Amino acid sequence: MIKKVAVLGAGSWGSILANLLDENGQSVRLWSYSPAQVTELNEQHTNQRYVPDFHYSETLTAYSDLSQAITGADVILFVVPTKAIREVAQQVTAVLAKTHDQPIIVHASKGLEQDTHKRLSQVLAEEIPAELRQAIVVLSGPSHAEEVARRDITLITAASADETAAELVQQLFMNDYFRIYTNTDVVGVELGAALKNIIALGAGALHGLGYGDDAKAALMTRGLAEISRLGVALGANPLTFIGLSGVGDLIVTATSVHSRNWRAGNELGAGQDLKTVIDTMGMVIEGIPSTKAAYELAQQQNIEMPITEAIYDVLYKSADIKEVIPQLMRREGKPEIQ
Ligand SMILES: NC(=O)C1=CN([C@@H]2O[C@H](COP(=O)(O)OP(=O)(O)OC[C@H]3O[C@@H](n4cnc5c(N)ncnc54)[C@H](OP(=O)(O)O)[C@@H]3O)[C@@H](O)[C@H]2O)C=CC1
Ligand SMILES: O=C(CO)COP(=O)(O)O
Repeated sequence: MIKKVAVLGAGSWGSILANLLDENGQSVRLWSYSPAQVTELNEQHTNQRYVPDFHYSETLTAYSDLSQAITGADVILFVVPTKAIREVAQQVTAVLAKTHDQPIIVHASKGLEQDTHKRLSQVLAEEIPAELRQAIVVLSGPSHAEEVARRDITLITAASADETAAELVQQLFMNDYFRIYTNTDVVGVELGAALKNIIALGAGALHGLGYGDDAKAALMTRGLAEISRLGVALGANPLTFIGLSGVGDLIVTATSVHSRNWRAGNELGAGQDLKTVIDTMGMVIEGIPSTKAAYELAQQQNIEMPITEAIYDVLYKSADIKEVIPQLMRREGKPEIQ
């Protein structure tokens, strides 16, 4: 089953997923809006800024023209940062309106849209009319480009209301080191993905501040409790949060040195200012905008999310990171399960 797949976004995750699909024998076109990056990928087969010292498959071809990249595609995989999803979807729709292709739309990004607080599949459904696409599938789970690049074992989830489409995406990606499970709970999978980044920022901050393993385990556990609380209020299946895209992704992002969110938190905890952390990371730190979206959603839904609120105060209200932790600890005692 060879499929034509267009991958949009040639940062670390998009380029490594494109490379994996190419190795799996799919016909892949990788799109980047940076012509210099396209030239580097096609001529050197490298992407030094995002995945240093990795040699990409020589059959993988990159494009800077979106129309060339997506025309005739069976599947279009979005892997641009959350803030760019709507804008890129609008560009895709303009092309599909001319070609009348009806691809399956997949995204592997992790976040919530600022202002609207929408999940990314909702944004894609709004921007790409139903007659120009088939199902929408979400790809999410504990996975760092750096580890997939070296063919380390990785397991993630393909979620869709359309089980046939999720199974097709599962087959496209599966190989000896990359295993995919399907799930029909799109809401839970997308919320697990977006919200775990906030807790990863907190886990990094604890590390930077010098706290130990007990504190990190506590943060992850109570973080999962508040992720689940908001998720269930928004219609997710609670069991999704103990799966790959829930606790699985929380564990990897809150403990891995590969995680941009963990690293950003660690630098903040060690005393670096937020602007410097963002400017020097050079890659997207999705947890920062997601903290604002989740905080506002929790307020709207009247859901208690004390950790998210504390991180919001540090990121958006200049609260002192050293003071928010004792404040969290001194909250009124309560039952563990409510
Ligand atoms: N990295 C990983 O291991 C994983 C990442 N993800 C998710 O995948 C998504 C992408 O992350 P990642 O690949 O790490 O991000 P990177 O920061 O590595 O790359 C993002 C890419 O998108 C490009 N981009 C930025 N804005 C636009 C735009 N408006 N239009 C088109 N392209 C744009 C960037 O270009 P430029 O830098 O030139 O602006 C860059 O090439 C995120 O939501 C992340 O949470 C999910 C799982 C694993
Ligand atoms: O989603 C990820 C791991 O599953 C990537 O996390 P970071 O964006 O923090 O690197």
